[in-house]
Amino acid sequence: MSIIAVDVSELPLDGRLISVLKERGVRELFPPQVEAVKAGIFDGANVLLCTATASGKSLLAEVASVKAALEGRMALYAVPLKALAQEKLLHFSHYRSLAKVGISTGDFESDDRRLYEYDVVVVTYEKLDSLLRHRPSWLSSVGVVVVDEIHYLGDPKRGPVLESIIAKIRHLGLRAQFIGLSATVGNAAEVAEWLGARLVKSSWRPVTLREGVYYGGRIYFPDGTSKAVGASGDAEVALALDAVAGGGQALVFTNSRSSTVRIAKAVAKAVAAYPAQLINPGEARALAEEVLRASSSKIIGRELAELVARGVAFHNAGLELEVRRLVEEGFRRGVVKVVVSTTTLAAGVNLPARRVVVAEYERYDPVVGREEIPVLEYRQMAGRAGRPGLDPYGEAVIVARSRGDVEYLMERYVMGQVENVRSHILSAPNLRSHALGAVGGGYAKSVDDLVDFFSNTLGFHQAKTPLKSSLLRSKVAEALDELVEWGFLERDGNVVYATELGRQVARLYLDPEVAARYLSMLRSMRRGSIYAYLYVVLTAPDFPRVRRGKLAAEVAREVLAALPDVEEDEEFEDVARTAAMLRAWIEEEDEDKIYERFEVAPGDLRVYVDLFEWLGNAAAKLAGMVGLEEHRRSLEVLTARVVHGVREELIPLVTALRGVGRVRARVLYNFGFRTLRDIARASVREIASLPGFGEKLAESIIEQARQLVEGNA
Ligand SMILES: Nc1ncnc2c1ncn2[C@@H]1O[C@H](COP(=O)(O)OP(=O)(O)OP(=O)(O)O)[C@@H](O)[C@H]1O
Repeated sequence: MSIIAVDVSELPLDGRLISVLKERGVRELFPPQVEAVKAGIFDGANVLLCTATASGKSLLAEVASVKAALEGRMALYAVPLKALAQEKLLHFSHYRSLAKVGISTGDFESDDRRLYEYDVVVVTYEKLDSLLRHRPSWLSSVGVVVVDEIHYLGDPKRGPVLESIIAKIRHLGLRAQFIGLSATVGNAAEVAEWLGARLVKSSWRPVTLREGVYYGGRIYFPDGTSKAVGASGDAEVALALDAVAGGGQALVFTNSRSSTVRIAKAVAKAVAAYPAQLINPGEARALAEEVLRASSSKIIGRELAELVARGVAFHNAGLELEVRRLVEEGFRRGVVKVVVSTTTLAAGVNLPARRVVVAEYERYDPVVGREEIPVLEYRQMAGRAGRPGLDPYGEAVIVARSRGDVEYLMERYVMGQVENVRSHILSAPNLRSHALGAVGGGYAKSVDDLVDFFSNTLGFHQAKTPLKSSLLRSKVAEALDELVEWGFLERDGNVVYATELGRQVARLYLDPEVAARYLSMLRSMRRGSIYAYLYVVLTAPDFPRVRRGKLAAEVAREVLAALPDVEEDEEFEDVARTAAMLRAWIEEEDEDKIYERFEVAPGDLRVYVDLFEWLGNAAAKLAGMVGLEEHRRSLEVLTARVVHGVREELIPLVTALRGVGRVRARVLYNFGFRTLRDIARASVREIASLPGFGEKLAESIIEQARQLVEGNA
């Protein structure tokens, strides 16, 4: 056991690491951090940290990762979302002088040999699982694995990925320390027991949090007290204004994108009535201009920029990441006083505010209909209240719609217990998918191995029946039958092995059901057509669907003519409409027109493009593996077109040149600069005079083109 210290200088850490901590203003440990040190977080013990938001969990995990690096071992730091991975990478920049930190979030196909060059690698859960399937040689040097936001164990899709990661690490016998982090796990003790980790649980916060329910101009607190809110108007507007008038900032959560815009507008209007000194107009206008520049939709960009200029912003998944980042940064700098965000983004938004307003506790789910948000989500939002070092206290207020609601919300949310995390890995689709991953990655060679593998999951740990092993065995057998039928596995009694195709499906990180569907559709395809290929790839349930608007008859006709087995059900319409949207994108239709016509937003389009890059390429690979060469080539070209939003002839330009996107590539092409050679021969004046180009860009792309042409010569 190490020396237990509160002063960071006394920690059992390399002096250089202690210096970095001090530079960051960390001199003494917070109480939950002391507990974590006692639990052995710096001595290699497995630890599950379930402590409040901003209580310093991430800091400890970062330090443990860098400590491993200084001792010559690698650290893997897993987060649930790509956007969070970027944010985490920024956090690690504090330790730049001590550890080389990299990021790996996409491209499931690669085994990322180059990652060996890094000391710490920030990954998404899926990427980590995919890396474990590839088993790169550097795995043996991993000394620490951190899983941030570990309550995702209860998520139907991401949870099984996490369980599978743990099962693989156990199977490999990696001598790696495991650190799990979350502010919201109901059954933390159960999860810790399963992980074989010491539990550090605490509700201590660096800034006191007051939680209450708002109704009729007052905030009611659980201790029976209440206070009046100075401002009037709609609840969320009044609460936001009141916080701003008191010199604070507010974060308002609501349940739809359109409400984020509507509320932000109402708040901005109300803020205008307040003295101008609340907002710094110069800074706000500068940020507004940046927002406008970064936004690929001029319409949405203008709408947001107008609000930002008045110190208010909306924030939702419809905005592209770059724009969201600008809003977040503006809020952190205090230029933006109020951000109105969707509840589903709560996990992704790491914005502390003096006051958090939960304006809606119900949301609409296309499958389930109206539903109340779980306590876990409420806590994630409430936890954002109170900026350490800046606010005297934080306040989280949930809005009641009637007097009767006040008591209900007090009990359900303010006093409520966070839900237990429950595993989903033993459901048939998850079991199938992770069984193939285990066999394809060499983690199981027999039915017995698979039973062993799944015995290491939380799902098995939580199954209470005395017959659990035999039950698991029969579930595994069912999953195997299907995988064998699809041609991904072969089974000989107890022995199981992956076919070449099955191994590829596992390596591509494809759901076997999706892979089977891709193969069957491609095999039955009568003639290749753009709509048909788009349709095939888009049948993967990972893609959101475009649900609004009329489906053009020609799209439906073309898909049905090419794919004889497709039925014209509701799903068909949605998938075909999504195909029509992407077709408009690759035919180079104006982005704003696409957003308007299909009721999608820039953030959505980026999601489609990202997913298509993975799934379109995966479909192409599968086609190649079963000898469908023409389909393979067509899918490859189509995927490149979707990734860049261009017709085929522009692919060489957009892929080769930095600073040239779909619009500029089209200009170059139309003005006769059709190849890299054409550009390499052009003069700066010629290119600089084209619409959307300037001298600097012209110089840069001519130079790039020359280097590429010379390189190929
Ligand atoms: N002992 C400390 N002294 C001073 N500042 C600290 C200390 N520990 C952490 N901090 C700072 O407090 C802030 C919150 O810490 P951190 O992000 O580690 O918390 P967290 O519990 O991971 O929060 P979240 O749940 O939001 O991820 C950070 O700015 C961090 O640098």
